[in-house]
Amino acid sequence: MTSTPEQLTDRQRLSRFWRDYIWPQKGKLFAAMFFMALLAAATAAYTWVISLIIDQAGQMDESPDAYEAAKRYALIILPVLIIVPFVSGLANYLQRILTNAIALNAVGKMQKQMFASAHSADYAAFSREPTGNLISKFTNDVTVVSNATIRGLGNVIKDVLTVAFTIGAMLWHNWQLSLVMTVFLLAFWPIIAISKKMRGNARDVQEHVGLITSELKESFGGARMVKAYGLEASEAERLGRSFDERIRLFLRLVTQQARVDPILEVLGGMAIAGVVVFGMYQVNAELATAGSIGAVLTGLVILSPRLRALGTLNNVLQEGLSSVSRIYGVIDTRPTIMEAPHAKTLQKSDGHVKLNAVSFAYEDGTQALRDVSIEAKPGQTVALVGASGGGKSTIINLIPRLYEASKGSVEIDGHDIREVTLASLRRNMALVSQNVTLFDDTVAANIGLGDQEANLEAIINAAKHADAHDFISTLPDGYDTRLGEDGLSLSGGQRQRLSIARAILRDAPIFLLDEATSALDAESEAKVQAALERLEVGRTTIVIAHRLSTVQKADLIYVLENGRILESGTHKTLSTKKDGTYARLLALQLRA
Ligand SMILES: Nc1ncnc2c1ncn2[C@@H]1O[C@H](COP(=O)(O)OP(=O)(O)OP(=O)(O)O)[C@@H](O)[C@H]1O
Repeated sequence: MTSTPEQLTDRQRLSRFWRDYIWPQKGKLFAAMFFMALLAAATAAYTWVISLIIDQAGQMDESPDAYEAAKRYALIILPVLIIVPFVSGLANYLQRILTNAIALNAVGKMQKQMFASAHSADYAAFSREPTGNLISKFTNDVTVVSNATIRGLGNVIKDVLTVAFTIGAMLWHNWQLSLVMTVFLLAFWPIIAISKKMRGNARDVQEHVGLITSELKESFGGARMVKAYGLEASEAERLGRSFDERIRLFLRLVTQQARVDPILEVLGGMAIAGVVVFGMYQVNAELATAGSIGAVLTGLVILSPRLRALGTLNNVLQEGLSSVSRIYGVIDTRPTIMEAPHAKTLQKSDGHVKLNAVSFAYEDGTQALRDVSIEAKPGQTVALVGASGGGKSTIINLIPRLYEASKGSVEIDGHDIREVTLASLRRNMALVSQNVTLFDDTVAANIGLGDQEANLEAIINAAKHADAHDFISTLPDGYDTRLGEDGLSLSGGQRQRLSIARAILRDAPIFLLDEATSALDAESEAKVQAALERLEVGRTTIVIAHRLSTVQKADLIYVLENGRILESGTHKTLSTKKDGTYARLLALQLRA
């Protein structure tokens, strides 16, 4: 239903990420690079600070006047000790803000593109992927990408420069001694080997986070069922298993990460020991000053964390790239239900709906409709009835082109719906479903979704027609009352009436109704029914009717089973038909 993007290699993904999200911020990037270079130079300058401190201290012994010597020492050392940390601190502060801004802007842009793509994707995409998984891409994956960007920019520019400047400084101070420290570089190899192993494990951790998000969403979303069926303990056990799995995956990753430090420490210790022994020899043989030994040791201390970070950089980038790839998966998803290149605008429809020999199969191959032909003339009420799984909801989804018929056609006023724009097609319809969707916004805003240009007066008018005005008036802030997530504080009937008000406000000529099966009390049901009848006046209505009592007034009834139309007619003709399915269903419901 929706085309998925082709697989990119790591290098292609990285260059695309760079081109789309980092390079457009080149101003910030160059500024960050400048401050990183300054920071690297200031850090390498510490080798001079240490060498100066040691060598000056050595010379002090030769001066007879201790006070004069201390003053001279202070005059030389203090300005250096103030300037170097100041430059380093300021450069660090600015580069950090800039790299964070670059990373945040990059993922902000990704989130916006992902959201736009996710919503323009085919409706089928939402039933294919658990919502929690999708949400996790907006929260967890973008955080991973943001951290990897900050780390990547910092390591690749700042740390590489710092390493280069520091090695240069060390060679300048004492090149023979600096060569001894090459032992230290050997530490790279085992770290790289470990990094490779960590990569796969990091991916497992990421994927598991998506799974947990899905499970949590499902569990909290179904809180009512969980409580009603006393499933708290089994839910706790189910989620508990996921949390335990997370611990196992994380521990496996951390165990590998933890190997890096001891290896570095041992190799670092060896390098320092080598420097000290060789340095002592140089000083004794008067081949070098004590200050230059201090400078090389300082260089080692500076290099150690940077080299380590560079050694594990690959991991972080891999982790980031695997998240980038999941994000691209959403961004690059192209809907297959698209407008024809010269799609016309469907003007206000007369409400003539026709399905011509429509067949439809879901992605998993379930054949939901076979050769279904249905007609609703302007202003008629057409009811779809039949056993569960017969294909009623599928028909309702085909009319606004949420799904595309695989055979046959759907027509509105004689226009094939594939030939008109999606926006104009859907503008001609209002959908009231048994699952009322309410957003965490005011009552007025929730009704206003029916027509985003409507003013408050029109909204109140719609609410009055839907018999919702009275209960809205008793809410603490009336139409300005916030409903909270999914409007859970309202009763089933009240929620239904808000969704009817929304449909009334839409004032669309075609009304698609998936009648509520959830039991409302008699009074509530009567109100909802009356509101629906008012809504149906002057519109073509296609209703999925679960209770046959509500379809008696329909102009035409279609009885569906296993994706086929078994019979059609009015209540009167069908109920008297001998051995008819409708007559049988009617008898069953009357008996219940
Ligand atoms: N997203 C989907 N993916 C795969 N199969 C689906 C999907 N939605 C529905 N089906 C299948 O398609 C067939 C028709 O389903 P549909 O929901 O249209 O029936 P229905 O008559 O509306 O049923 P009900 O009265 O229970 O709502 C069923 O076999 C159902 O299992």
